[in-house]
Amino acid sequence: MLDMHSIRWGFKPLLNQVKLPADVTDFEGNQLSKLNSKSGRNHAKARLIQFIMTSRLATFPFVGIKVAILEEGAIYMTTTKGLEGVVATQSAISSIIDDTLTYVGYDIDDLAVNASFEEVVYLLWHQRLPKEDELAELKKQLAANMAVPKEVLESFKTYPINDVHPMAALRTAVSLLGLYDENAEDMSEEANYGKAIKLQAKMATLVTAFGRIRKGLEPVAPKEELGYAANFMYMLTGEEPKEIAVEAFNKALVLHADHELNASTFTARVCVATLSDMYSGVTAAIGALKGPLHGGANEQVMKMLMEIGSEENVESYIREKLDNKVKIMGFGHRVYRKGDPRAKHLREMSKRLTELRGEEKWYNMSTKIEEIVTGEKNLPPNVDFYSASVYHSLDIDHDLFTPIFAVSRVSGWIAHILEQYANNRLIRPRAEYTGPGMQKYVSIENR
Ligand SMILES: CC(=O)SCCNC(=O)CCNC(=O)[C@H](O)C(C)(C)COP(=O)(O)OP(=O)(O)OC[C@H]1O[C@@H](n2cnc3c(N)ncnc32)[C@H](O)[C@@H]1OP(=O)(O)O
Ligand SMILES: O=C([O-])CC(=O)C(=O)O
Repeated sequence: MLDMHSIRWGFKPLLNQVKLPADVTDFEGNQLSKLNSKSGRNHAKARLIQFIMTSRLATFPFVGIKVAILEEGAIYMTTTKGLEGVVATQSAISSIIDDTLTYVGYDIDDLAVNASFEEVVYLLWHQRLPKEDELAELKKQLAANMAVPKEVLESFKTYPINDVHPMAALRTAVSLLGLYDENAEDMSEEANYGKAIKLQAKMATLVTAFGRIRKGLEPVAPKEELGYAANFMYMLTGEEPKEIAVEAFNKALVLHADHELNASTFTARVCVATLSDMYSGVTAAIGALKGPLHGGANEQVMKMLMEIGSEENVESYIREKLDNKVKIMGFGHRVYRKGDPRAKHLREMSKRLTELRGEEKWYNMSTKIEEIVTGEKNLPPNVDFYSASVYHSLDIDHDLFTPIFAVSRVSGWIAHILEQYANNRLIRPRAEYTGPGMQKYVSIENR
């Protein structure tokens, strides 16, 4: 039993070996390693060990942990604002170590250049690359499941379609999709894999159909012989895309597919850890991705580029924002310090596509912004920065940029949802109470 008594006495020799790191502090910033009494220090260590063991965190990094000593001997863990630095789960899907991103151990630089999006989907869901027949089967299943129930498409026409953001429409449509899946509540492995295929396939149709219906155009049915990236562009425009467009779009899908425990993936895991269904998990994740501090930033980057308008205006626009402490969208990251490894691939794609269209100004403005923000604030661009000029160059409506992020990231959400189901425990942290002390109820006439 993992009670404090057994940890303190049973692990006594261990306690002598454990060092309380300097950054384990109480709320006043006092280092617990400097607690006067040995018994106090041992108690702090025991609480740390108990916390680690009951959290099943094998490798909890003893950094940035704050603890509150709320009553004599009782130490409560808390963390930095926004859970920065907290390791909240274990996962074998993707990792960010020393600013290197890998999917199942494959460097993103390798995958961005070599992999198709479908291969990446398979990799994330099965933790290995597919063989030829397995890839062919996945492609077949995706193409066969792209059609969405007509009730869902018809429902778009009932939205205030010109006023709603496509991310809000997608959030509702995915939820609605669940109502038309007879296996939505079936939690068997087989049914969950079926839902994974359906969600991955139908998200592309939902986004492209919404993009067309709001312009008064009919949705375009997918072509079985096209891959996922090409089919998306075909369903959006009604024309088979050029090779360079497919290459760019496939690369963008690969780069956005998964990213460890980002906000939307965490949201999906929290949701399904209650043993809720996959449609609920993905709907919740879409809500989290929508915000401009996360996936919504790519649309905001394009808005900024349009506002700036030309290269000459970059310097004054950006400096004015920085002087007023306004965040520049597409820069900064919670985890990367030296830079987001995905950005260089999108930068290169942005250069090629803008040149091809004779619209180099978007790329030139972007590099100038990067120079200033990196120079002034030491903040490198993230995945959202150059994806904006890439999607713009592919003639995609700006408010579809974030839904496209979702079309790719649903592959990662699903991988994490399946991983959560496979080794589930309810995710339920604690809050440090900061409200008033005990109060007595006062009847309404006496308040
Ligand atoms: C796919 C993705 O989700 S990638 C991220 C997409 N989001 C964006 O691009 C939005 C812009 N960037 C940001 O808001 C942040 O950098 C985040 C949300 C990505 C990371 O946030 P956090 O780790 O919480 O950093 P936080 O917001 O606390 O910023 C730390 C400091 O850097 C500054 N900073 C961070 N990002 C930026 C930025 N883009 N522009 C200007 N200053 C910034 C903050 O103002 C803050 O400064 P201060 O300490 O002087 O107050
Ligand atoms: O990891 C994050 O916090 C955000 C991000 O870059 C992503 O989700 O791709």
